[in-house]
Amino acid sequence: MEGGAERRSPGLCAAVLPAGGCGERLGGSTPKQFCPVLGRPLISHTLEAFERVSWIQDIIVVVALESLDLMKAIIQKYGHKRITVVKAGETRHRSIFNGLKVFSEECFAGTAIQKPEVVIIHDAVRPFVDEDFLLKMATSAKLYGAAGAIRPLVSTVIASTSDGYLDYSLERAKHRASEMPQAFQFDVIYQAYQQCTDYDLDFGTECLHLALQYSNTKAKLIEGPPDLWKVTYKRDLYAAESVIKERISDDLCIVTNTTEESIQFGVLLHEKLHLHFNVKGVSSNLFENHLENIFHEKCYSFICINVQESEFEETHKLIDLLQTIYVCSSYPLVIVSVSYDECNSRSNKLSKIQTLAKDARKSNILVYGLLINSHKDNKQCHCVCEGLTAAAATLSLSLVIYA
Ligand SMILES: Nc1ccn([C@@H]2O[C@H](COP(=O)(O)OP(=O)(O)OP(=O)(O)O)[C@@H](O)[C@H]2O)c(=O)n1
Ligand SMILES: O=P(O)(O)OC[C@@H](O)[C@@H](O)[C@@H](O)CO
Repeated sequence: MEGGAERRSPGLCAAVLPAGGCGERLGGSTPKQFCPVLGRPLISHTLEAFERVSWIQDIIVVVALESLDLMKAIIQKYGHKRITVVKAGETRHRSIFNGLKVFSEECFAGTAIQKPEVVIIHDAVRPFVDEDFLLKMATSAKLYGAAGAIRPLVSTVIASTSDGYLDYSLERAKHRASEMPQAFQFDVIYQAYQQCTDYDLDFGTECLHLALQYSNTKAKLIEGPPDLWKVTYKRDLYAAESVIKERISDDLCIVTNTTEESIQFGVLLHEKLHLHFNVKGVSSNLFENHLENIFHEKCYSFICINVQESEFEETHKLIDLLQTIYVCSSYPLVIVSVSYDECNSRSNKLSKIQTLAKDARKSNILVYGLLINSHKDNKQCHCVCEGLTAAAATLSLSLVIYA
């Protein structure tokens, strides 16, 4: 767990992700939470976002009976952890209630699932949620009893008369769109669900309203980032793919090995490239565990600078490491393998990199070779940058340096 998050953890926290809908507005036979986004089910992206938050002990996913096996298969294929699957109800509120019941006295006694102090409720079809905002919501819920994410309205809200004419319109500046995640002290929201009416359960859409109405708890409203939107229509799936592509193509993690020359080269390159990429960090060895943390931050494009005398050993190591960490990456990982261009061994190097690339392709890792002239002055860095910028431009991908 990152030190910062551990210090700021809001105490025992769990998440309930309603995923029991049929996605009628999106159309098609597959419920939208199981539709692929960049080759991976939408719900898997959301689960991955929650799994990156180490202070959330349990993630309860609520799915329809007919999707239970599919959900379990997704959990297994993508190696999701801390997940409990629960059967959905006929409506979203009933599904959420089913998810909360897992923690109730009669349920959790004797199971590994502990009743949380704070529970986060988040639609499984909202894949873009980050740890900082979740922490803000959970901390506010712990303090105020309930917290809700809001976003400015894009369109004005109006009410119509029964015969279809304008009745009144709401002043847009005074109103907000209620989004997810929402967070609650567990007892506040559980009691609300226990006491609400069937009408609430069958026709309601707002958990914050239940907390106010039945637990007399006014939620703290917190404006969230723009990406909290819910996948509802087909276009939202395309938008989700674009957001993910944009996010992974900016990230760059610079890694060098322990030689002074390569660390210095990596730092130099960091200075050159950080204007073009969101550089994640410079590590000094592929095998120190902080690399896992950096990769855990999901970096997907890499440059591997091999020291002069090696036979692309560094690229081999990087590929091996990526294959273990990214068990089922549905978007390609890219490595630009940089090595020194010595005339007497150029053809040998090119054939070696081609073989490497061919093997790596089977694990959805794309490997490209970049030869730079070998004289050891700071032009080296300039050459690499020029080559990388050219490579990145064509590959529109970011890179990590491993020298
Ligand atoms: N009986 C239901 C209905 C909805 N949901 C979940 O609640 C979230 C938000 O609901 P919504 O966007 O309305 O999903 P659907 O009901 O699937 O969409 P539609 O209304 O278009 O059918 C989704 O993750 C959905 O799977 C649920 O868990 N149980
Ligand atoms: O109404 P739907 O079931 O489509 O989606 C649920 C949304 O209403 C809900 O997620 C937010 O408005 C916050 O309550």
